[in-house]
Amino acid sequence: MDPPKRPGSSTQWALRIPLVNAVKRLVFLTKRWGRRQIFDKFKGGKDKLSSDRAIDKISTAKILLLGAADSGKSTILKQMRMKYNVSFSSSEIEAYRRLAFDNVIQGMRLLLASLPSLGLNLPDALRPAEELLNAATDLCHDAPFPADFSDAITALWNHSTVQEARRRGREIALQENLPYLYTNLSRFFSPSFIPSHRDILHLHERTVGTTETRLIVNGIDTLVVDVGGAISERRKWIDAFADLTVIIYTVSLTGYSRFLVEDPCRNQMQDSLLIWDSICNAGWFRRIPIILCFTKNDLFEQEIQHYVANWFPDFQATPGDAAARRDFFLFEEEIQHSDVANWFRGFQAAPGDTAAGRDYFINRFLALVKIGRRVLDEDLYIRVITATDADAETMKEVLDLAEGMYCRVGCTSKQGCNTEVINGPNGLR
Ligand SMILES: Nc1nc2c(ncn2[C@@H]2O[C@H](COP(=O)(O)OP(=O)(O)OP(=O)(O)O)[C@@H](O)[C@H]2O)c(=O)[nH]1
Ligand SMILES: [Mg+2]
Repeated sequence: MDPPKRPGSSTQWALRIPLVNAVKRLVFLTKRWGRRQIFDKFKGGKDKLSSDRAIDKISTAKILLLGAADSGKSTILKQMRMKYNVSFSSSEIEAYRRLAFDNVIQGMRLLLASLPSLGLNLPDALRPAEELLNAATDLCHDAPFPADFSDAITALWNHSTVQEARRRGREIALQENLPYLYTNLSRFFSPSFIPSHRDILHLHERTVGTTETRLIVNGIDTLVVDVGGAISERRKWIDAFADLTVIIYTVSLTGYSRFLVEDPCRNQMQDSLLIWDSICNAGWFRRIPIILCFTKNDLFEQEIQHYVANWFPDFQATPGDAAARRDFFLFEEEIQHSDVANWFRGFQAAPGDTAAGRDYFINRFLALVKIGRRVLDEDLYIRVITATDADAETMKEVLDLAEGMYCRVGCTSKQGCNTEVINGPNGLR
């Protein structure tokens, strides 16, 4: 029996298939071109908020801080409070002082607890210091840091075994603020210690649930919502999705070599890419501008130097000595891959090339954006920042950008900014 006849002649079909393929290719190229445009604008410093951006007159705004755990959401919230002169109340400062003690103790406890799994042994001479630490309790209200802990922690921190564990901190999801805390230890243990803004930016407490902070910026009532990034917290995010004006999505640049606290098999950067995939293309956020904010640039740059020395003990240059690093690698012919490439196979650049590393991750995130479906390119902004540096221009830019998204209309002077906190950071006890 003859096969059923298709409508149209066979010549028409022969033409139609290449035509469909050509259209598909065109769509693919257009999307790739769209992503390239966003990247090029960012690299050329041209992705500023356009002055003719049409914004309806609004009286309220809502900024949502989204991202995986430890990616710097709460740190950006603290920066916002500082920018808009929301002073920290005395009870908040006291809570941060006690949090500093907690961070100092918990960090060292984690280091000591991880020694056996890292194949390291603490010398017997340091056992009393370890016992003292294990017996530590929370700091009481207004009580100074107990003086005997200072010597114990200093002795532990300076010991080569503990330093080795610190260098391998990514294997044990070690908090990244320890070098800052322990270099400032003598100041923390002074009886008159009051945490400075810089200290507050470096302190860490996991956000549980959602915190809401209200800012009145140029007459616009602005709600800043900060969510917890841990896996168990993410199911609560949906409550914060209504009526958004801007999303700031944070990604920790150091996450490429680190694992999640809750899941030692899941890479932080991969986890962040997964969340981003669902956020950036979600119908909910179709018309919501997003600032894709890569944090911890300072640590990213330092880390690559440390890794070189970790893996190659004969590399003897001061951290940051890029020329020495380059020369070293020129002679290490067997090294075909860079630090980033150890974790992300698609990365191909010279070892220790931080600029290439940053661009690589930016492009990985951009590759997930479905151009045309989600955004016009003016709805997506990319920034690389050190969130703990209040003076950095890039940090200021992120805050200005977020403000500019909704504050353009009727915004004449910045002096009208006024602020009030509804629910402070949940870290305050
Ligand atoms: N050096 C440095 N530290 C940073 C930077 N951004 C954040 N941190 C530190 O990283 C730690 C975690 O930052 P948070 O802002 O608490 O992270 P988060 O995203 O709110 O984390 P969760 O509340 O658990 O979701 C804190 O100790 C911060 O000081 C950065 O750009 N540079
Ligand atoms: Mg937080």
